[in-house]
Amino acid sequence: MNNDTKYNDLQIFSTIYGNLSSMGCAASQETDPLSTASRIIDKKLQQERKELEKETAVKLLLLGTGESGKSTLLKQMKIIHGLGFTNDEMIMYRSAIWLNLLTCYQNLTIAMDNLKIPYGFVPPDPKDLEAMELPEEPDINPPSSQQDDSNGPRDSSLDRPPIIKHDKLARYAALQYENLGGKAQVGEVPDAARMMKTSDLLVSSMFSFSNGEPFPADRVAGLDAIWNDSGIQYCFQRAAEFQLIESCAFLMQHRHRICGLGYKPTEEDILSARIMTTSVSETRFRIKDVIYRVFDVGGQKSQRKKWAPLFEDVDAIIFVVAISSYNQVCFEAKDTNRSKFLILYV
Ligand SMILES: Nc1nc2c(ncn2[C@@H]2O[C@H](COP(=O)(O)OP(=O)(O)OP(=O)(O)O)[C@@H](O)[C@H]2O)c(=O)[nH]1
Ligand SMILES: [Mg+2]
Repeated sequence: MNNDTKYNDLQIFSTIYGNLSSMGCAASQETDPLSTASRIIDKKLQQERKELEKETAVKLLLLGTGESGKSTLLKQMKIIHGLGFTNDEMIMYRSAIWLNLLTCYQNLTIAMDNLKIPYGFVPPDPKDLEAMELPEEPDINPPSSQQDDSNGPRDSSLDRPPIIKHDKLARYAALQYENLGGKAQVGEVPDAARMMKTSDLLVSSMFSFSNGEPFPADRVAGLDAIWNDSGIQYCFQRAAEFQLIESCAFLMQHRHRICGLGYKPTEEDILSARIMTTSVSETRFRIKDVIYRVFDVGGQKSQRKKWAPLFEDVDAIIFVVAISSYNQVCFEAKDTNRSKFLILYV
């Protein structure tokens, strides 16, 4: 038996097709092909069931909040236990990586305005900053607007976003931004930023990449201009204040390779790719005599109702937590701390 014992529709179809051909079954013959196919499927399922009964099968659930790393853990299991990635998966991850990269730039440039950081912003010397007199900033926390759909005990302090007050450096940056008329500086970087903000370009880029065209040179130059900007770098340091994927820095560092002609994702690239899970998947591994049935689920609030049926006959649960989420807010509820789920329920 293969390591991955799960039969997909294509495998079942080709098995049936192969068996029908070898048995000489054709539409013109007396045997009804549909009932033959049904018998073959039943036999196959019976065989599978028998094999599973003979061996120890462990049902393992991967649970945790959105972007905590469940699917990344599953990818690591696939790499470690030699299942690897199919060609279709490689193509899917390549597109995801391109999209992740462009989305990082887009989110960073949008955050520049939201956090009031001018392009080219250089943090002053800490001593100089200490000596400055800056106006106090009102509490920037929005009121808790979203009702939690969970039934757990409420702790109102956890409803607050993690940032209570901007530090002096953030207020200094905002002052600089206001001094520029509430707009980013003129020049090459904002132009590049404007270009990257246009979602039409983002989408059109995706199509041309899928067709095998190289990443346009002006787009790569735009990416360089943005990532090398000191204001963007300061914005990146404040990534907990907006939504930015965890692997942003890795993707940025490797942007020229990723945007290069004939790009093929490495295992490390695939581990860095972020695709939100919206359906339950089962992957089977054999480690020595034990078969592991690993179930990966979506961790966003909207996905959690799909968890309940999976608890039947479960042997083990791995609850995945991202250490970096301690000061981040949920993707789906911008005023809820990402660790809140963990604090209340684990
Ligand atoms: N820097 C860093 N990034 C990590 C690590 N583990 C995971 N990531 C990244 O964190 C993100 C985790 O995303 P997923 O694995 O898709 O998270 P998930 O829990 O499956 O999320 P949902 O499918 O939305 O429930 C990916 O972008 C990973 O590349 C790590 O150890 N270090
Ligand atoms: Mg996932």
